[in-house]
Amino acid sequence: MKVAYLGPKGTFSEEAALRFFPPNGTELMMCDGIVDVLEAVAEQEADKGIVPIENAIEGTITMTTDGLINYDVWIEGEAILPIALHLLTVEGADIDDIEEIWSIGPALAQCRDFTRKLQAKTKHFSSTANAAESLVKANNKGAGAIASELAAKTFGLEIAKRNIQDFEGNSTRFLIVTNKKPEVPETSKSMLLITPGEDRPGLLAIILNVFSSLDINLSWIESRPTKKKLGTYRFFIEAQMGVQEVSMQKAITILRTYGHDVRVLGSFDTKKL
Ligand SMILES: O=C(O)C(=O)C[C@]1(C(=O)O)C=C[C@@H](O)C=C1
Repeated sequence: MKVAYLGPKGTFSEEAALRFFPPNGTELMMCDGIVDVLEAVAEQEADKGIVPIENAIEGTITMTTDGLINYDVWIEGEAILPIALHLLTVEGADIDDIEEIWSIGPALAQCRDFTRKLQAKTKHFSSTANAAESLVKANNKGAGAIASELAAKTFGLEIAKRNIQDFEGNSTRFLIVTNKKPEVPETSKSMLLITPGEDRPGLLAIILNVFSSLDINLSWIESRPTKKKLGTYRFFIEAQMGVQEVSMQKAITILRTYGHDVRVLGSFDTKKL
């Protein structure tokens, strides 16, 4: 089984993949970006993929939600990974001389207070480990990378300061996606993408009411712009009920009868890593 994830070596995505998938029979395939992971799965270059969807501090990882809209993949699992972000520097660097902090957007966002106190500028990279690798290549003593302990070891960087995220108890939720949809998944959660038919007062309230009237508990809701007209949205809705349940099927049917487009993105269980 080939599993695609965000590379290079030393990313949190790699850590999640290594902990989630059994070592035997798993071939890991590194991709340059989060969207490339979804593309690799959709185009059957990989059997499965693992992508971050939500962080406890920063919230939704929009590269992933937007990728889920564009690529036809099925969510078959969810895994929660504890996240500790460190400031990595090249040998001989002094933290007081750091003027730039390098990392991927969601990691930079998890350490905003730290970066502001340091009065450093930020520079975006495609992953935490890509920032760490670039720092080694540049041998830049005026910059630091926000990345994991695994990245520090992988690239031989020093940990100048540990646990620099703005809040303790940090974690990121990853989704496991596949291109083979199982027949009737027996699972405890599901995710839908709802594109409303026509805009009218109380539209979102009406949609949410369908779930509450069927006693379906929702655990996550995210709106993303349709990218067609300002102020128009699609909604990601995660329910604490698998799609195999009669109530979920009823909710989907009612929403479609109301004229909304409902795409079932997946049905899955949660695993703590
Ligand atoms: O850059 C990485 O190491 C990743 O795996 C991506 C990512 C993310 O985009 O959220 C995953 C977990 C952490 O929240 C920080 C970075």
